[in-house]
Amino acid sequence: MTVDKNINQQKKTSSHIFYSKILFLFSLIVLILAIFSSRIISSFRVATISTQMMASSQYAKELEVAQLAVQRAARLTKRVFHEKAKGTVSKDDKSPVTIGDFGAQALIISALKANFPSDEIVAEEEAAQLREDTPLRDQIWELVKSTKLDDEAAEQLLGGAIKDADAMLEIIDQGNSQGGAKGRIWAIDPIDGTKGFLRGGQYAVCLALMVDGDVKVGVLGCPNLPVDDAAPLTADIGTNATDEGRGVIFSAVQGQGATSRPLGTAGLAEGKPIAMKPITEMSNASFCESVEAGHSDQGVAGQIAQKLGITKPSVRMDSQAKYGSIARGAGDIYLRLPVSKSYQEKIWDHAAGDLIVREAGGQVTDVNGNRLDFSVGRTLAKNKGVIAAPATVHDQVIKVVQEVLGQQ
Ligand SMILES: Nc1ncnc2c1ncn2[C@@H]1O[C@H](COP(=O)(O)O)[C@@H](OP(=O)(O)O)[C@H]1O
Ligand SMILES: [Mg+2]
Ligand SMILES: [Mg+2]
Ligand SMILES: [Mg+2]
Repeated sequence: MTVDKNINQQKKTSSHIFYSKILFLFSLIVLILAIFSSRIISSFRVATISTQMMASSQYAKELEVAQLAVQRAARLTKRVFHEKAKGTVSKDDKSPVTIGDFGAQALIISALKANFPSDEIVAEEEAAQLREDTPLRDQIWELVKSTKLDDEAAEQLLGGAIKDADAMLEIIDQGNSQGGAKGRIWAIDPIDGTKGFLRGGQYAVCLALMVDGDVKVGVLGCPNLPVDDAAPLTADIGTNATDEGRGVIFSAVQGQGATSRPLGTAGLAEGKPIAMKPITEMSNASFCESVEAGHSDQGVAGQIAQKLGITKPSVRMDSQAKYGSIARGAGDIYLRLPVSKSYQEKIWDHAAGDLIVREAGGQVTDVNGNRLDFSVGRTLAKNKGVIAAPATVHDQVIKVVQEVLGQQ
């Protein structure tokens, strides 16, 4: 009896131990799972936060450097603009280039190389002519070495001064990338609208970053456009041409909208968001085109405008100031109709403006309605002409462009 009792007791104790072990193991598993899941959750949260941070600050440094580089280069071009002698020479294709173009290109490339040394650069100008013309080289060097931003920290961010005149020539030639569909490539037009610059009209200092052929950052410095975004669209800058009330920088980062701010603003002053004006009545719309009849077919543009029902005459304006002007709603439509079958538009003439207009609510395509393709080299070899308009009416404009071109 006592033996049976003992056996029962032992059985009870060992099953108790067995269940306690199971319970212990179970608690251990729950604990381990809890620790793991909290880790997973927290690491997920960290990942989410850092993606959000990255999204809000994506290309922030590129934008800051690009704006400051354009601001500094525009200081140089403004000095030349106000001089009678602009040190103009003719390039191989007979188009003009000035000491302002060369100097601005040197300053911009030097700022980019100081911050993004492994990025490639496609720039309009090259130094070959300056290597054979020492007085011209020295004239540019005088300008370059004496053009600085007032803000010492900003000047340091751009890498400070270039060493000497020979270093300046090397720097100008670093804009010789062939472009393409891979990697980070900057496009520079140190003075877009050189003919306008020489005539006392509009011009623009243009800089854009493309990543894998897609424009991510665009900055346009327009020293002769009114600061006021609400000023009427006019290319007339008056005969006394002072800088009073003039000078604007347009910027855009893909997915982050477009802004404008005064060109003279030191550092990173907050930009004001800009947007294209909605077109309610085509008869009230205004369109802009090149001053130079050799750059865009003004006859065909006139027919298109008439067919669209536009009643106002075009505003003829040099340079990518046209893109900036329609992006801030000063004008509505930009028409660039090919003059010759063989001419290929250059990527530096359009990259910044293309992004700024699209980020302001516009659409930019060629005359066939295809988006501009910046991934095929230094030119827009796959496109013909440019049609930029508010996204809501762009299809309607392209339809008319095709009708008019079809009748040619
Ligand atoms: N036949 C042509 N068709 C279209 N654009 C041309 C052209 N010949 C030159 N261009 C480009 O037109 C740009 C000026 O455009 P716009 O007429 O809108 O002001 C010039 O830029 P640069 O002034 O930088 O050389 C140049 O690259
Ligand atoms: Mg140009
Ligand atoms: Mg140019
Ligand atoms: Mg040129």
